[in-house]
Amino acid sequence: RDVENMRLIRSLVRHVKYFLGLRFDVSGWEHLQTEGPYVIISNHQSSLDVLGLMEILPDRCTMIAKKELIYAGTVGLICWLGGIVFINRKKPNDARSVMIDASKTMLDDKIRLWVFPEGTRNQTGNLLPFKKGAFHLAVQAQVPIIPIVFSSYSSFYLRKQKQFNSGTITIKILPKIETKGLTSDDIPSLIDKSFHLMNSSFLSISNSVPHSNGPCKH
Ligand SMILES: CCCCCCCC/C=C\CCCCCCCC(=O)SCCNC(=O)CCNC(=O)[C@H](O)C(C)(C)COP(=O)(O)OP(=O)(O)OC[C@H]1O[C@@H](n2cnc3c(N)ncnc32)[C@H](O)[C@@H]1OP(=O)(O)O
Ligand SMILES: CCCCCCCC/C=C\CCCCCCCC(=O)OC[C@@H](O)COP(=O)(O)O
Repeated sequence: RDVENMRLIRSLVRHVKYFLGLRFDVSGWEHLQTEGPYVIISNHQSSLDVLGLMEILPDRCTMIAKKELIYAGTVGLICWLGGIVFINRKKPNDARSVMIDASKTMLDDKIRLWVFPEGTRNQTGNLLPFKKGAFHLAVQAQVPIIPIVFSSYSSFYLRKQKQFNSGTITIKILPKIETKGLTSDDIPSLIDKSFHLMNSSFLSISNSVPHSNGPCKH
């Protein structure tokens, strides 16, 4: 169990896109060129996000995930080996203390953490209101937040209708948001700022997805 295992996991998972006929169009690489720990936040539409995540995953970066994933067979084992931090969403107090510990581990072990602040998968066409843990994490560790947005999958993947076509996913890495000097009082405005940046970016990249061979919702 070590964050370094993510290098191998990343290089293996990166091949899956070829089987699914998916392409990634990434912009903003330069925003990931930040030294030291940071918190990445991104929108969460489906387990397909794992492919986009592995496409751009920086070194020494692992994720916060729901603890149910540990029991998901091989996937659970891989997650455990990759040093994923598991939280129990049914016990928010426990989840919070795990994340408070993580803010220390991040600094001690120079680890970056990827959090899905919506807290659940969402394909409503807008981002869900953000949970607060990712922002507490960044403020407690005094590290920057890097927002990342994946364009809507709805043009090629409709879960309910069981439709899946090849398509291109646009990934936009946004400029980092500094948290140095911020305290817990600043969290509401930090969330507000991050949410609006990401939601507007999500809407703009989702409308301009260039290729899709499948049915179009919009
Ligand atoms: C061939 C195939 C091979 C396959 C191989 C596969 C390999 C795969 C490998 C790798 C893939 C990995 C992929 C992983 C993906 C996983 C994704 C997921 O699992 S998404 C679900 C879990 N994620 C979250 O839930 C987000 C984190 N959640 C939070 O941060 C929440 O905030 C949480 C749980 C900590 C608390 O949630 P609350 O529901 O209670 O709501 P709140 O409003 O956010 O917080 C309540 C109060 O607690 C305070 N609070 C929250 N966090 C705090 C903290 N850290 N410190 C102090 N106060 C805190 C807040 O300020 C708030 O209080 P006031 O309203 O402000 O008074
Ligand atoms: C036609 C099939 C399209 C799907 C293809 C999926 C291919 C993905 C390839 C490898 C990824 C497998 C790793 C799965 C990790 C899943 C993480 C995940 O998404 O957990 C759900 C959790 O975050 C939120 O849970 P809820 O939405 O609250 O419950």
